Amino acid sequence: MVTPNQNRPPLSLSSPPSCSSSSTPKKFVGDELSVNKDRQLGGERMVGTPINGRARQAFTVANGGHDLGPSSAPPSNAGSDCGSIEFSREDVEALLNEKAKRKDRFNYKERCENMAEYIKRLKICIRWFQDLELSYSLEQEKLKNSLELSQQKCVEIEILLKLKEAELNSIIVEMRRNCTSLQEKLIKEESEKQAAVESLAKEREAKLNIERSQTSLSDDLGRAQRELQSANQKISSLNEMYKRLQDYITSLQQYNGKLHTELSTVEDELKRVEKEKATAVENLTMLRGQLTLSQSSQEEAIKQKDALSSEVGSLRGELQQVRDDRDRQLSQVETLTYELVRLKESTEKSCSELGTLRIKANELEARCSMQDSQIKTLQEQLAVAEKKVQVSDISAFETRTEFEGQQKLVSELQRRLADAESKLIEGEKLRKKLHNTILELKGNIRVFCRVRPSLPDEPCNTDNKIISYPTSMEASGRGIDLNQTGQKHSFTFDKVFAPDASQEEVFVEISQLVQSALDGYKVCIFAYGQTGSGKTYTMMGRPGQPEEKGLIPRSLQQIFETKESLKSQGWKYEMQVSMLEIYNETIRDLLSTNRSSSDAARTENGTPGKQYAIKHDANGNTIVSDLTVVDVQSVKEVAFLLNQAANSRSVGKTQMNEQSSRSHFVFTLRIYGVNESTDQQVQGILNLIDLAGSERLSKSGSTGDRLKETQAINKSLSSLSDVIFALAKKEDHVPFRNSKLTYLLQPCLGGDSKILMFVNISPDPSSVGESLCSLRFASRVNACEIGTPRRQTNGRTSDSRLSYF
Ligand SMILES: Nc1ncnc2c1ncn2[C@@H]1O[C@H](COP(=O)(O)OP(=O)(O)OP(=O)(O)O)[C@@H](O)[C@H]1O
Repeated sequence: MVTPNQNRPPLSLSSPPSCSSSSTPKKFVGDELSVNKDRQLGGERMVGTPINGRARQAFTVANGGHDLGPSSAPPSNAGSDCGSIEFSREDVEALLNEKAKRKDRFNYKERCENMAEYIKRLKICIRWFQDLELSYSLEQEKLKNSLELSQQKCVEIEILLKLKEAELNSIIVEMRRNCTSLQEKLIKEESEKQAAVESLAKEREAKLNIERSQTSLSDDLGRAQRELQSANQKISSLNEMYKRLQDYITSLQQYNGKLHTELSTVEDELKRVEKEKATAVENLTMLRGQLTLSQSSQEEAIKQKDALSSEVGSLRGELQQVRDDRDRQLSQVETLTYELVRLKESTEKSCSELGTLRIKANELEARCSMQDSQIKTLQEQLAVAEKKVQVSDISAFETRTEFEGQQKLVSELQRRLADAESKLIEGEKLRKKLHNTILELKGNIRVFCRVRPSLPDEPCNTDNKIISYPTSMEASGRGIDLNQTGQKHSFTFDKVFAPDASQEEVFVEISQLVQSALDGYKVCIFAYGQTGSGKTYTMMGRPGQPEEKGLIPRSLQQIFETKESLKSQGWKYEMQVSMLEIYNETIRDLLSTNRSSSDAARTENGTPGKQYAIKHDANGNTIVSDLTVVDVQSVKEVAFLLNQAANSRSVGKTQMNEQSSRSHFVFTLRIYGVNESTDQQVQGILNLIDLAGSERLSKSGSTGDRLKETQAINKSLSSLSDVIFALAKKEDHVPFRNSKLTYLLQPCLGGDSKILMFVNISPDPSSVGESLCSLRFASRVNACEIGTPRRQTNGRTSDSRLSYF
């Protein structure tokens, strides 16, 4: 980036021959640059008017000490330092005229020639400056464009990141919801599957039981069939036996008949024998007579009779035997008959058993067929259950694959989220870098203008509107026009807030600056303006109205929120708060518990109260002796302290000054951060300052103590502007010590801090003069470049209980 200073050609403006060579081209360049910038910003035209220290002082005194506008008085050293390049063309011409009129002892002709030569050179110089001015305006245009581009890019990146984050968050929420429903579905499916598997196992068990009972029934049936077969065999064998016995009985009956016929034959024979015996006896008798004769014959007959008796005995034995045989046969027949009867009975029993067995078999068959049908039903159920299991397996598989897909998607989304988060971090880094680059480009002093709305007790005359806002693309949101008795004064700032701008809208614009205090920068935010213009409203807000909270509570809320969110990145912060006010060049500790008594003593008997000495150490830190510094951990604690300070101020108000605006209020938050994972250390400071009202003496019409107050305020505000302009001009001596305020803020006003000034404006037509002064001052501040903000990354000093600024 090319800065105007780098483009500036070497200035070789020589003095006229008779002039001293003590003039410094450097000063001239600086003054001219200031003039050009003022002209660019639409402020007062100041071409050729030197803005050196002396002239400004003279002007300051004439305008109540703080208005640093152009002086109409000619330079007092014109006669003695006519060769100085601090003179404008008009000055030189006036001088020449004056000199020509006086006709003193000098050779005017020669001097006139020299002057003409000098004027020629000046004309060249003016042309060169015009060129330079053109190139500056072009360069500035370029810078503005690049700035706008960077800002746009920054905003676009932020919007994109926010959109992306929101989109990803919604996708993740959706995916998580899907995931949960899928997991629930999976659990349901798995429980259903479990139930199906259990019912399948039960059915399998039932099938096995049935099969087991079927087998046992089949065994029973086989056994019964075998028993039936054996019974049938027994029946057939019994039938055969019966037949055989029948045959045997028949044969025995035949034998008995035979024996009966034989017996009758034997009986007939016996009869015949008996007859023969009788015949023989007769014969015997005859024979006995024949006895003798016959004895022999008798003996013979006896012999015959014995033979016959023995024959009868054998026949009788034979008969007995036959009879025994017959009896035996008869008993055998009886036994066989009995057996036959028994067999018949057993056959009948077997038949009935067979019937029972057949019934049983039928029953068994029926049961078997029933069980078959049951088995078939069970098999069908089993097939259905198996199908179900298959379906649930498939659906479980599908669910699992879907779940895995979802998990992959979730991990992909998480990866993308992590990417987005890292991009976000990168974007955040880029944003910080761009923000710092923007600040570097703009210079580290930025000026915001805020116009408060008309108050109820103020006249609301729409015809007499003193403030308007340009609508051109370039000046929209940044320009403000002030109408003073028909004359329009145009100003441009980094941002202009119209009366309808809310506290939130204002805070959004400074939130990045507040954030950089946590990043280790020194940040200073001032509210400048006349009494009643809205400085306290801007800084503190309206008490008891949370939506109208001012920049101080909002900044602290953001700082503590960011502190919490940075914990995850390893950052730990310690913070200390101090609050003071500067009244009539005296410091008052607003957090001191015994402050009121000491201050009261001062006001009552006129003796000075506690003196707070300001010191700066070698590290560029400021120490205010005896000032109360409080370690804070939360917004609540700071809110409590702010309340305490407000009470102290109101006590002071009644005791010392009627209006709190007659003192400068300085809130300081010192931030010390350590990142244990990266060993980084940062030390930032946030100063939020509600300056005293900037009325001119003429307007305030003060006398006595009020006059003293106003003079003190003007002195410190004038010192503040002197310091800022001296820093902008990179002067060797910067008058920090000229007031308590500037001396206190020295480290934060130095080149390496970030400064933002709010210029608060009242829309009241009666305040137009004050508004114009404020706008002019702010416009000059806005044109300043006092350095590049630098991050404080050094370690902590040993005494952390001191007050740092
Ligand atoms: N932007 C705004 N919106 C609404 N009311 C406002 C706004 N700015 C200021 N006011 C009101 O204007 C009045 C004066 O404001 P404030 O006290 O903040 O001015 P000031 O410049 O701080 O004055 P002092 O220096 O006396 O404190 C208050 O009643 C305040 O509520």
